[in-house]
Amino acid sequence: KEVETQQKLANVVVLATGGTIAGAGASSANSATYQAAKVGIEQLIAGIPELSHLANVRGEQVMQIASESITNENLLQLGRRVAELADSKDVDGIVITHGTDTLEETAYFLNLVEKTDKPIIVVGSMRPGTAMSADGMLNLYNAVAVASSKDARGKGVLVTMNDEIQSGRDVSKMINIKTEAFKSPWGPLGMIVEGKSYWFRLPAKRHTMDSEFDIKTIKSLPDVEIAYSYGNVDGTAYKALAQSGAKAIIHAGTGNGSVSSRVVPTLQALRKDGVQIIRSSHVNAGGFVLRNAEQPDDKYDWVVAHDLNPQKARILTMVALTKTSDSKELQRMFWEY
Ligand SMILES: NC(=O)C[C@H](N)C(=O)O
Repeated sequence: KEVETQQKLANVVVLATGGTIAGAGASSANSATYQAAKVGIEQLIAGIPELSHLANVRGEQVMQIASESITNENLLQLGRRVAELADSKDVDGIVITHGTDTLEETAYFLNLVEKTDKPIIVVGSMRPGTAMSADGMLNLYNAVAVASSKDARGKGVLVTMNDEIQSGRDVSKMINIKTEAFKSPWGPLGMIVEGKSYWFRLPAKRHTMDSEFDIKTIKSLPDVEIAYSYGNVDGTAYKALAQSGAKAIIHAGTGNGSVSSRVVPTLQALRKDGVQIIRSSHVNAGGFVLRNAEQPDDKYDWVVAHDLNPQKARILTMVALTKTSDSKELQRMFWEY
């Protein structure tokens, strides 16, 4: 009988990368003071015996780091392992445990480069497992539930935090400390209650199977950097980033991705030198930057990030530059992905 149930259940692999979901603090009162990336994946899985009712789950420790320290090399390593597993007939779904600080970047990266319709779920937690009311256990349970469900196929990379199913493209860490940290300006796709998924909307942008990018053909990622804007800003940071080899600079602009009059000449000069300039916005709840609004992008040959925040704009620009160095092509990709 047990063998029969195992055969019917989906096979889910949990790839562990570290983060607070693998964190540990000195006491149960430590919800904010703790060390991330301490607990191994075997221990995390063993801590949730109910997972065995959802799927045949096995874990793999890909790395053990706090996500603020993730490098482009780490991204590629993870992306390649996900692709190998997605190609395997014995794997129905993939879960990635991840720190929350750069979770939105990794989720968007995988959404762009993984050629599969199998569910890929990225999950983290805001409190370490040692804390009172730790959120990691339920978030991981929900991730496995979604990864093992047929309904989740073909919906792009998903994120399960705080009972919600979010699109990996849209979602962002909007607040720290609180467990309702992950929000999308366009709303969640669904909810998970007691291991069952309830869907309400679908992603509209190109992803995974419909993407023109493929992790298998990406050898390395180019240097793309972000410069932050504020009152009294000048061009120093932009120039320094270009000098250190940035192929593109994401302007994390104020408001509509506006550019200070002190910075405009610097960005014009950098573009003439071949550096791509991407205008995005750092407003908190999600920006919306349109071409030739605030600045004459056509005239300066700049690109706008539209609704992508600066860190997501960096991910798309890196991936896009592996295919093209044409600013018009870059702009097309920003509308489509
Ligand atoms: N909540 C977390 O996971 C934060 C942690 N610094 C990380 O991103 O790894």
